[in-house]
Amino acid sequence: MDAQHLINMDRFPIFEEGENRAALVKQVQADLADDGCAVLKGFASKVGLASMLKEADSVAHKGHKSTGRTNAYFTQDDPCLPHDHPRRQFFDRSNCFVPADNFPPEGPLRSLYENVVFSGFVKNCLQEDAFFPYADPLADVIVNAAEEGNGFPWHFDTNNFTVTLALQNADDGGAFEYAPNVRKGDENFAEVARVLDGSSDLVKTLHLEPGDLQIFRGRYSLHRVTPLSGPTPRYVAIFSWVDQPDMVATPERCKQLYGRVLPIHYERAGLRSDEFID
Ligand SMILES: O=C(O)CCC(=O)C(=O)O
Ligand SMILES: [Fe+2]
Repeated sequence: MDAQHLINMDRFPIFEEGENRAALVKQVQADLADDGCAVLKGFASKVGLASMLKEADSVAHKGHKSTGRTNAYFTQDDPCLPHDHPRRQFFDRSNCFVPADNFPPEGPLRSLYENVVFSGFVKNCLQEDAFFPYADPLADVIVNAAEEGNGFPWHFDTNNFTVTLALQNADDGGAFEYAPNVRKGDENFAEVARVLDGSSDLVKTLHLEPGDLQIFRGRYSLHRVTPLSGPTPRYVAIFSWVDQPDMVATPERCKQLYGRVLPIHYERAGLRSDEFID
């Protein structure tokens, strides 16, 4: 299916240059400027949502289920730091990601990700000059296929810009909570510690519906997905872009999330332009 048909073009005329597209981009830019997150409700068309959900469902069994204790930075414990330092706060993580090499170019999810109009729209919204597809063959387009008991504790993303498309909600849970731009200037450990211990006033909550698109600066905003309950799995497609063309995830994070590490992850380890942890 053409990427155009995956999108609700009446409400989101991203393929037509003109006033309507410009107004839409302006609105999303304003939301992103406000708190690093924008939600485009009902972005997927009805047929688009159905075909992307079908694709997610057909490969959900390829998801890598992983559990562990993870800090917000996906790094190992550092006993030299005080025990209440954010880097030493570990939370139970239990999730299931379908790695990107399960989404072929002809499938709807990768068709959308690789569509130049769609990525151009995301780039315009983010107002970033340095904006590249994520070069990670396991992580550029993935599906978070989480089940009962799964959640994703507080963390920062490796990639700068994340776009998620909600495909199916669990029966309960699965709210998206975030502390907007908490480490925009520096690591801001004091506020990060408050988010982790539940005393921060910054945290916002989103309840996304299937078909909603979320554009998010996940490298700067601490975020989590609350634990799920009920028999229905929660499917969210996650599209990633970065500010550097060759960037991939660290071998450590890759192993945790996808259960595999490729040679490219070792070759390119440590290649990043910012100084943030992980
Ligand atoms: O499932 C989601 O809504 C987002 C999950 C997330 O934060 C991530 O995969 O980094
Ligand atoms: Fe994330």
